Amino acid sequence: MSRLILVSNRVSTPKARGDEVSQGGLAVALSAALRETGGIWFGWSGETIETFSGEINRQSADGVTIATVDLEPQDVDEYYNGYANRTLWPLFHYRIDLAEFDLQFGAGYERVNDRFAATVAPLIEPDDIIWVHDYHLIPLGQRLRRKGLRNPMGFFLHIPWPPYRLMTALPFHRRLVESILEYDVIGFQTSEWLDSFRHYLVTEMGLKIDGDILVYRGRRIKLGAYPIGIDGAQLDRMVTTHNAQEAFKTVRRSAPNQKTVIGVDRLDYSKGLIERFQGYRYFLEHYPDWHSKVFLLQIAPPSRGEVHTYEDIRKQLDELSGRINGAFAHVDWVPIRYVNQAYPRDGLTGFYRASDVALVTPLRDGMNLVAKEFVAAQDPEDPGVLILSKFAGAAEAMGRALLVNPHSKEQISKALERALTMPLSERRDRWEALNDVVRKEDVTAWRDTFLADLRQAEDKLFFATPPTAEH
Ligand SMILES: O=P(O)(O)OC[C@H]1O[C@H](O[C@H]2O[C@H](CO)[C@@H](O)[C@H](O)[C@H]2O)[C@H](O)[C@@H](O)[C@@H]1O
Ligand SMILES: O=c1ccn([C@@H]2O[C@H](COP(=O)(O)OP(=O)(O)O)[C@@H](O)[C@H]2O)c(=O)[nH]1
Repeated sequence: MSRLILVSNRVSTPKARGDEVSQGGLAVALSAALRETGGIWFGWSGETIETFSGEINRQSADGVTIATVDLEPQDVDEYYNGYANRTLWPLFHYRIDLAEFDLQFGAGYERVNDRFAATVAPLIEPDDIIWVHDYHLIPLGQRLRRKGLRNPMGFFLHIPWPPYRLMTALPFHRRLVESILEYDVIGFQTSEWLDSFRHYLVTEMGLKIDGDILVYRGRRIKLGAYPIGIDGAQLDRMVTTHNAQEAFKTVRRSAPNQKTVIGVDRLDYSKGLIERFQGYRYFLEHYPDWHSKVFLLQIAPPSRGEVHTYEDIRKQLDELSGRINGAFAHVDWVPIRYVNQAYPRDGLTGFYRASDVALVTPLRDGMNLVAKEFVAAQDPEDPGVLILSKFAGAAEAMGRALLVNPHSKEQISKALERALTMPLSERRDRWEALNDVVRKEDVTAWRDTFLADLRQAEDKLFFATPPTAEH
């Protein structure tokens, strides 16, 4: 089978390989795919260098090479902090009010994509298949094609694709979309994001799509929804670890007569933390009987701290959590435990299992793996209840959660009351349905379905003129 070449902004380091705590399910699944065929995972080292050299840091084991490059500080500012996280991230999460349109960011984004292409191209052999990940690297396929690479190339977007009219607010949007059309398979998390993409192609570019195949400039491109999931077996192992059990006991011992509502999110405005706290405050105001009987454990590790909108949200949350605690706390009860610290994944599973309710209320989210991890970590005999935003990609298949509009404090508050008083039989019934989805639509299914489609491109099935018998 042909080798796999993975390209993403962040890569999983060999140090972490086999180390379940530091590797997410995504990294484990992708590393496993790489080990099956041999291959390379290429990306940014996370380090900077004064002048870009293209020198590759390589670590190889089990037929897999992890190859990274250092970027210049200006690259990181313009590509990662700039175009990726100040332009595309807010726009693709429907926050045009936060999106910054700066030509320098666009230039830096294209420069880094050129640098990635120039560095990785010499490592690629003609029989390899290439899988590029996420919004940082949309034009990479096009840059590789310009270097003469004819390999099958797939692209998967981990975040939402915005509605057509929002997309057209991006200066030079067509240039970006035309670059994505150099891939043979283009994948999204949900049918909603896929529909938005198709709408753009049809309305803005006048293209015709036949089922899930777009014919563009003589090439057939497969468009699909591939919902990402978790590694259920890995999670089952983690929940039995010492760390998980300690984390479980810590939560339960710290408040023996209180119910626990948990939130776990990168500190990101897309996660709806302000609205969540406001919903929780509304709940405390309207259901005073719950005072002293429940607390919200919000884990929110800081993220992308060099981007000012992230600093702003952090300040707002510090203030809001302080105000809510100031207004409602007693000597022996604090309604919100707000923790700006990242926890290892095994410990998190213990927190999930110790919790009665999860509040997963992003304003927009490509998928949201925390929702799936919470479900998988529950005790089947006494499962907790998932409250889930209808605007998370995860909601498309997790309709048995309590679905809420995260902008509505009334809905969050009502859902909290319903979850906290839900009879065991209903909790079990809902959990079983959700757990079935989480176990079935797992990370292996996601990876294998995408790669099967990419390998079909390899077999030339996606080309407009298929090879004839004589070929
Ligand atoms: O690399 P960072 O800038 O620190 O950000 C972390 C990752 O955030 C985003 O995650 C997305 O992918 C998840 C898995 O598919 C999905 O569940 C979630 O909804 C998305 O927000 C980002 O897309 C990744 O590239 C980042 O590494
Ligand atoms: O303190 C933390 C908080 C989160 N996570 C992990 O980070 C991932 C977050 O993924 P999700 O899809 O929910 O959102 P993203 O941050 O990728 O937008 C999940 O696997 C969490 O278990 C973690 O390991 N430690």
